Amino acid sequence: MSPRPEAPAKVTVLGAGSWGTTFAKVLADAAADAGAPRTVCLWGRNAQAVAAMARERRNDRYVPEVRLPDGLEFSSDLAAALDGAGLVVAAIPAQSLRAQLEIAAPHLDPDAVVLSLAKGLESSTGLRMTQVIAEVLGEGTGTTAAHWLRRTCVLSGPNLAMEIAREEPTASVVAAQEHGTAAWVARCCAAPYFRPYTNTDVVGTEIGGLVKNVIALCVGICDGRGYGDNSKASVMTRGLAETTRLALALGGQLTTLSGLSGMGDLVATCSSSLSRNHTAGRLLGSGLTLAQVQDAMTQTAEGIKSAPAVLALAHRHGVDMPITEAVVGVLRNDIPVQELAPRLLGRDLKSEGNSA
Ligand SMILES: NC(=O)C1=CN([C@@H]2O[C@H](COP(=O)(O)OP(=O)(O)OC[C@H]3O[C@@H](n4cnc5c(N)ncnc54)[C@H](O)[C@@H]3O)[C@@H](O)[C@H]2O)C=CC1
Ligand SMILES: O=C(CO)COP(=O)(O)O
Repeated sequence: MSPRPEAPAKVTVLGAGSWGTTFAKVLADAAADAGAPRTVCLWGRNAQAVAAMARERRNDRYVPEVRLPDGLEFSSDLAAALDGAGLVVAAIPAQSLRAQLEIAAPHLDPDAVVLSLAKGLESSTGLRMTQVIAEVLGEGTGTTAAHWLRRTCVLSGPNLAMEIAREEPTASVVAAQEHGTAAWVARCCAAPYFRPYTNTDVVGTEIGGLVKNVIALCVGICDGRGYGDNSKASVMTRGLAETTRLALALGGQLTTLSGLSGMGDLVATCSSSLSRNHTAGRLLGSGLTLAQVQDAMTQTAEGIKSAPAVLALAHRHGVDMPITEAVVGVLRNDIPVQELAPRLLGRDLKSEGNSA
């Protein structure tokens, strides 16, 4: 990759939901803390909502009662928002990212670095978000997917947006093919309350972040059924085991899965009532149908759409993922929630150390 200047003069966040808005605040606070003369722009597709954010310096729909930094700019004009951006942050849900990036691509500087915040698999292709980004931008900017794979990073970790918006101390991981790129991005988002680590395991980092949403659905179902902490800890631990099997089969590293984007995110998401995936699971466990749960949710629970794609990916790589399989069964209405536990516990006994 060509050398980059010490810091980008402009960073643009695409997507003004809970995480996009919160991460834009992190970036603006990071720039202010570093004394960096950097423009941080938050782009949202809803012009009215963006105008209200700019006027009130709040995003009450997604991060209520949080004042957004004075340094943060807002835009609903995609071309203007991307003009001059050296770092572009994609905070759009997994199933919508491709379509939005196709529109954005002609406005992107081919030398920009892209940071993915989404935790999901594209259900139509089974691709991870960094793969989708590279594919779309390779075509849309007249370059190649390989060009963008070198420039595309992922940030993942125990990062419940609302806690970070309230400036509660949090760590995370930026992963990129090249360490220098991850470190460059980490410097842009290191704020007094937000500490990004780095690694070069893009696959492991993405798999940890997206599969934990499926495991959180299962832990939520346990909650909805009224099961206690033993059940939830059992699902989390065995959930991490199957997540790790998948990550390793795809070329990820064990240390990543025991780190912030693996165990860290799993613990946060499965333990928190702030988690949308945990909430969706709890509603399913309490007897609501999937359609009723989806009606009740006002924010994205990525695990619902990603779970079948995770299972298909696991099958393609010969990886056994019994918890994911059971969750998919519940989502497809093939397994009643009361059958989930007997089904998982009734499997053949095996050694805990047996990775198969
Ligand atoms: N909220 C959180 O605590 C965290 C979320 N994430 C991930 O971040 C991603 C985004 O999630 P959230 O911001 O939480 O979701 P959200 O449901 O709070 O907001 C989604 C936002 O994306 C926008 N959007 C949807 N489709 C769009 C499109 N085609 N073009 C432009 N904008 C579009 C919506 O208008 C909304 O502003 C997800 O993959 C999620 O797993 C990751 C870490 C933390
Ligand atoms: O990814 C998250 C925390 O790290 C957010 O989880 P939910 O999408 O379940 O709210």
